Amino acid sequence: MFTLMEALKSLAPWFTAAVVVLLGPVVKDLIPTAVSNYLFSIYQDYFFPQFTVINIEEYGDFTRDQIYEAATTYLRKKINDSPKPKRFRCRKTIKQNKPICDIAREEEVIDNFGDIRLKWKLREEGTGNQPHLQTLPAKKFFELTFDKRFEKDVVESYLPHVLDRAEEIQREEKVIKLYSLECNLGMPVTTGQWGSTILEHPATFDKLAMSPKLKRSLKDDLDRFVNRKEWYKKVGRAWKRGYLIYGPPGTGKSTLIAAMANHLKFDIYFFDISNITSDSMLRNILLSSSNGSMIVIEDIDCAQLEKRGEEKKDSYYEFTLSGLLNVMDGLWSSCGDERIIVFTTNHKDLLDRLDPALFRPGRIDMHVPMSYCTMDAFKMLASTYLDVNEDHRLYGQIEGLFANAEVTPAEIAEEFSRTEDPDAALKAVVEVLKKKTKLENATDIPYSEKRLHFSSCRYIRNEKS
Ligand SMILES: Nc1ncnc2c1ncn2[C@@H]1O[C@H](COP(=O)(O)OP(=O)(O)OP(=O)(O)O)[C@@H](O)[C@H]1O
Repeated sequence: MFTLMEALKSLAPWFTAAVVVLLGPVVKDLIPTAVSNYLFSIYQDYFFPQFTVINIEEYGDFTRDQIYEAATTYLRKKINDSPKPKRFRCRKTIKQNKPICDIAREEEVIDNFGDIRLKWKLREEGTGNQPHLQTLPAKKFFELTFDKRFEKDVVESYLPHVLDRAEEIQREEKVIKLYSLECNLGMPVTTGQWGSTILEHPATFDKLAMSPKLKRSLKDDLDRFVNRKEWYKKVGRAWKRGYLIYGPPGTGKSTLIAAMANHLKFDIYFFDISNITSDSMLRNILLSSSNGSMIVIEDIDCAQLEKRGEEKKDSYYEFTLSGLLNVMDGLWSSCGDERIIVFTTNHKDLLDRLDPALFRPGRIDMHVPMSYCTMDAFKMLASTYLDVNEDHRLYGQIEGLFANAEVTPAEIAEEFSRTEDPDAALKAVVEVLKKKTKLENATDIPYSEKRLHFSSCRYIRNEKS
């Protein structure tokens, strides 16, 4: 529909001609030239704006252009959130839960940024009728048109805004992936090629049963880390952070890793250190991990990592501690991407045999103990599994039993999964705790059988025995 302003604009050329013919000589005598030129330029800018067109091409120097990619994401969100253009294209893969709609070729999307009105159009330039070029793919680019007066604002403020917003959207929409050497079906682990699957682990910090204080400080630490890109650059440090998560089996180490990945929207690269046969294999697999990822090395206590200077030259395992440290310092320092490394162990006491250099700040920045169930953690699990949010009459008894028996959150979770009746579930926990208390107090059972500290160092131990 024609607005009043558009109607006036369409009459403007006729109006201008009339003014020039009728009033031109009078105006020339009455108004100084400089003033009349100024007024005329305002009039012209308003009714006959001059446009600037910026072309943003898909490829520059053989790599996909960052602004083009950001614009695709930014406009996708625009057309999903606002009235869509007449034509757009949608696609969906089996793993996506909703269709993704993109701007179609030759279609326009209007955006407003402060006082600036911008028009985006996706164009494609074919190879025309030049037969020698016809095998080349068509060149795609965005045409961004706006009032010439805003050139500086568009380049200095609007385009950076598009880049920032696209990064935010990508983070929000990111599908988290779990990479593993074992996932690479059909390929032997020793090729060092990652296979991946979508991580659909529902763990979140809210549902995690652990000390509330520790949980808060870990969450704050992660948030501070991801928001400090400029700080790391300023102080000349690699943008990486290391965590050591330790605790007995079933205390939630893997659940915590999934919660960290979900919180940061980081991919997880998981590998069993006993599959790494050489430093070069380690370097290659770490180099092929992406930015914004968490590298998880489980059961570090099982690693064949001799202390520096004590490496055996003839060892089958050419993978050494120095190799690991070199990769952690060298590789990550040079690529400038944000990375987190997480080591886990069930036996922190066994780490003494590893070089302390591995655990100094800068390599491992935070130690995270995961413990047997405490009363706070127990209440959290009762709230998650059974919706018990008030104090329960059995809580006093359970707290008393916790003083003499060690039970993991996994064992409690298992009891809570058996029934939805809170009274029955809590009674079952009381029974488990009583049994454990008897076991702990019994004198005729060897210590090793009292604790189910089964070793996770499967490969190494078996090999040695
Ligand atoms: N702290 C916890 N908070 C919530 N759930 C937990 C916690 N610890 C364990 N669980 C529950 O127990 C299950 C097993 O826990 P998880 O695999 O995370 O333990 P783990 O310490 O990594 O064990 P392992 O050392 O044997 O790998 C989880 O799927 C989860 O349901």
